[in-house]
Amino acid sequence: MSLLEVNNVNRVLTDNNGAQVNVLQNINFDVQQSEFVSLIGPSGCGKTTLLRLISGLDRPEGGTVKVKDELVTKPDASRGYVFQHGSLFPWETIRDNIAAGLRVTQGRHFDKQLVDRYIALMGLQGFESAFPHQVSGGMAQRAALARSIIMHPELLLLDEPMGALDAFTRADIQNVIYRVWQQTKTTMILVTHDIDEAVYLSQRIIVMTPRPGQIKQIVTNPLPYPRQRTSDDFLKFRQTIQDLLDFGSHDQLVTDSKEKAK
Ligand SMILES: Nc1ncnc2c1ncn2[C@@H]1O[C@H](COP(=O)(O)OP(=O)(O)OP(=O)(O)O)[C@@H](O)[C@H]1O
Repeated sequence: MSLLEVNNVNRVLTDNNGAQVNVLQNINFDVQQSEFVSLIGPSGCGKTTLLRLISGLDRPEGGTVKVKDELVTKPDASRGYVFQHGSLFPWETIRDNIAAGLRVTQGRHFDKQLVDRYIALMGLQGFESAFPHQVSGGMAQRAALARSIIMHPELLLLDEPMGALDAFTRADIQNVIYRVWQQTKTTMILVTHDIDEAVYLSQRIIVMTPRPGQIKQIVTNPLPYPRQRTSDDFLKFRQTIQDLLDFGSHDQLVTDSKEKAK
């Protein structure tokens, strides 16, 4: 049995002019336990919309999302969600942010040693008492990851967690995510615009196209871990994904120009 099953999912939303928009159309895929899968595609193809359906924040107009054969109907602590901007509580220290979920589930006597272990795992020693605005964007994202991972979610949903970071910090957080995935074997689904990131981390890449948001192709990554970003095989596979995305945008450009010509 797959951990996650997305079957014939459609999402219809109303735009500012009151028109119905098919944001997602006929989405089908499975994710296995401990798998790392990326969703990649141009802006507006519905990646975040899909992640929100998997988390249970929203419900699809058609089709089903199931985790362990159970219909997803609302958010659940077994599914962690990390946002682009981490969304740490600004009034709490890094330590308190990381412990936030544990305080809810375990109460005042939560496992403080576990918090220490995650502070160490994320390389945040020395910054435990700092507030989010006093640490770098990369450190804040490490803390946000720790806050989710410490709850041992069976599925971790990562919504462009590196999107707002500079290239150097991005690579650093990618390595943190890779290490955490290797050590915990948590199933992860990553939304990204970044082909290198998807190729570096994922076992399978779901390439999406916009208007309506659809799956163009699901590609298995043949590269063994750990991956070398500059190896010939890496660059070759990267090009495969690039070609799929370029083809999509070419289609889109042709459609756009036809629409303009009308
Ligand atoms: N609440 C909403 N009401 C109406 N339309 C929406 C709503 N939320 C999203 N959309 C539209 O749905 C489409 C998909 O949005 P979504 O944010 O899922 O795309 P995305 O692939 O994650 O984009 P990006 O990479 O820019 O974050 C977009 O065209 C967006 O304008």
